[in-house]
Order: sequence, then structure tokens, then C-alpha cells
Amino acid sequence: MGSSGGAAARRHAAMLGIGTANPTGILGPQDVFADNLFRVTNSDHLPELKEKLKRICEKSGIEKRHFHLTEETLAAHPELLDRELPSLDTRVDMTADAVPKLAQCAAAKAIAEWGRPAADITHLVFSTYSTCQAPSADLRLATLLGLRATVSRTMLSLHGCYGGGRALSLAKELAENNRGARVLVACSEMTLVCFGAPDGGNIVGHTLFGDGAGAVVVGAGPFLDGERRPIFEMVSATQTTIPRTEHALGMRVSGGGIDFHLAIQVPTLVGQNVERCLVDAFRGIIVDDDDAPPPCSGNGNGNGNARWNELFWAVHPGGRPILDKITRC
Ligand SMILES: CC(C)(COP(=O)(O)OP(=O)(O)OC[C@H]1O[C@@H](n2cnc3c(N)ncnc32)[C@H](O)[C@@H]1OP(=O)(O)O)[C@@H](O)C(=O)NCCC(=O)NCCSC(=O)/C=C/c1ccc(O)cc1
Repeated sequence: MGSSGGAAARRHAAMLGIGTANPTGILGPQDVFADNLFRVTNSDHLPELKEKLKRICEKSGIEKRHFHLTEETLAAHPELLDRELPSLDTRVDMTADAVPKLAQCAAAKAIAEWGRPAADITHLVFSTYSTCQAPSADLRLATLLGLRATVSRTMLSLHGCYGGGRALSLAKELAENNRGARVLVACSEMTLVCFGAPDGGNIVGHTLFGDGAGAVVVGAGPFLDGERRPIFEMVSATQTTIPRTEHALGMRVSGGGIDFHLAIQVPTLVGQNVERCLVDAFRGIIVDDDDAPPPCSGNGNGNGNARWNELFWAVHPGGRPILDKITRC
């Protein structure tokens, strides 16, 4: 991704409007999150676990997170606290409306910034792991926004934290290969689909994740009357899977909601591989001559990243230690 610019902006897809939205509830700020969580989940009989959650909250680098779930909802639905009780129906019912509505808030802002009517959207890509039913969240969002009946919809489910990246990559392909296409990308997530009373398995998720939605309008030139100047040009989109790491991150739908696990090795795996991924992604883009050396020769001691800092690029953070490992590569 790079900032927009003249001739290149007419070739590559670009972001034409961006919006975000969060629910208003918070169980925080982070320094009192453990006290609040253990109180509302009736878990104060587990003081060692609470102390561990406090330790992890302090190390998370996060100040506050937003949640759709409220104390009142938890009191009315004890099945959300006990993983042994069936709660999938409750979770699916709660998210069916809430997830597309949160996406609508973000999308309305993106469309307003884009400057054209919602009916000019030709494609919709919706990513979420927070709801699972058909008709799915993309159709509900299209209805809420008044998109045209012919809008071409794609639903990405259970991609977890990389759903946003895949959705943007797909939007770039659609915009560059369909003249005049204007693609609305929407991602909307709610942790209530995996929320439970704290235990040894979900404690890191409890400290890191929150609820929110993001939306972007993507299009390639020629640009239309009323469209704002492109915000970011989408120069390149790639995906790389580190071999033999299928065990590191996972989600599984169960009667008690979605279970997920994050292996303790994730930050190290990211740190060991991010530079190789970047070199591959930018080869031939930043460095026109294929035989030229890659733009960075990081040596693991923090001295090799000078040229990366001359670019604008962003990683999905996934937690403070992941950012630390990338900074040091
Ligand atoms: C804030 C943490 C948890 C701790 O900070 P630290 O600097 O590593 O501190 P410590 O090394 O002192 O660890 C503190 C405690 O946390 C424990 N810990 C440290 N990582 C772990 C660990 N993955 N497990 C379980 N104990 C641990 C660690 O064992 C230790 O326990 P204790 O000795 O009893 O205090 C930090 O390690 C951290 O942010 N880790 C998470 C990195 C990570 O995997 N991020 C997720 C990337 S993927 C993503 O964003 C979304 C995925 C997703 C997937 C499914 C969904 O449904 C939705 C989303």
C-alpha cells in the first residue's frame, strides 16, 4: 500500500473512503478490566487466574476496548458464561442483527467520505467470524444501506484476524478487473461469539480482543464526479502462509460458541518470517530491477530496517509482542 499519486493512481485500485465504528460499551479501561470481568462472570473464586489476567493486561499495551455485550445481557443469559451449557443459538441470534448493523455504521461513514450515493456500489465483500447463518450478513448490510439489487456480494467467513487483508485484496482484484467497479469492503466482529467466563484457555483472548467494524470503498480510475481524491493507492496485495504452522491459530464452532486458540509461539513466528514476506511482496514494485538486492537486509539486531521505514506499510498488530518482533527484524 502507498500514498496516492498521479498516473499510478489510475492503474491501481485505491481506497476512496474509510469508516470505522465501535459499540459504546466498555468493560474497562484495561487497568480495571480484570476486576470487572471477574465480577460480571462470577469468577472471583479464582484469584490466581485473576492475578494472571491482570499481569497480561499490563503487558498488553492496550488502554481500552469496546464491547457489544453488556452486564445486563450477561445477567439475562447465564449460558454465555458456562461453556458446558449450549449457547450457540443465543450467540447466533444476538449477532445476526448486531454484526451487520455495526458494519452499517462504519460503511455509512466510508460512503460519505467517498462522496457518491450508496446505490453506486457495484460489489460488496463482507468478512466476519462473528456470525454464521444464511441469508448472511452481507445481504443484511446491502439491505440496510440500500445497495442496488444487482450488487455482487461475497462473504468471507471464519478467516479470523486476516479477514480484513483478504477482503481488501479481493476488492483490489475486483476493482482493477471490472471497469467502473466500486467495491464496498466491510469487516465487523463481536467477541460475544466466543465470550465465556475466564479459564486457562481463553485468558489471552480476553485481554486482547474487542468489538468493532471497519469499511472501505475501493475503486480504480477513471474517477467519477464527486469522488474524493484517493486516500491510499493499493499497489500490491499478497498472502504468504508459513509452512507447518497450522497448529498456531485456530477457531472451532461448538455448542458453547466459538473456541479459539493462540499458540504462545505466534509472535516469534511472525518476527522470524515477516521480513521474507515483505521482500517477496515488494520485489519488482519498490525495486524495479529484478536482479537488484531486496530493499531491506535486516540482520535481527535492529540495524537493517532503515529502508522499510521510508515506506508506508502496516501490519495487523495482533498484540504488543508481535509489533515488538517486527520492529526488531
Ligand atoms: C500480552 C501477552 C499475552 C503477554 O505479554 P508478554 O510480553 O509476552 O509477557 P510474558 O512473556 O511475561 O507473558 C505473560 C503471561 O502470558 C502468558 N502467555 C503469553 N502468550 C500466551 C499464549 N499465547 N497463550 C497462553 N498464555 C500466554 C505467559 O505464559 C505468561 O504467563 P505467566 O508466566 O503465568 O505470567 C502477549 O504475549 C500477547 O499479546 N500475546 C498474543 C500474541 C498473539 O498470538 N496475538 C494474536 C494474533 S492473531 C489475532 O490477532 C486474532 C486471532 C483471532 C483468532 C480467533 C478469533 O476468534 C479471533 C481472533
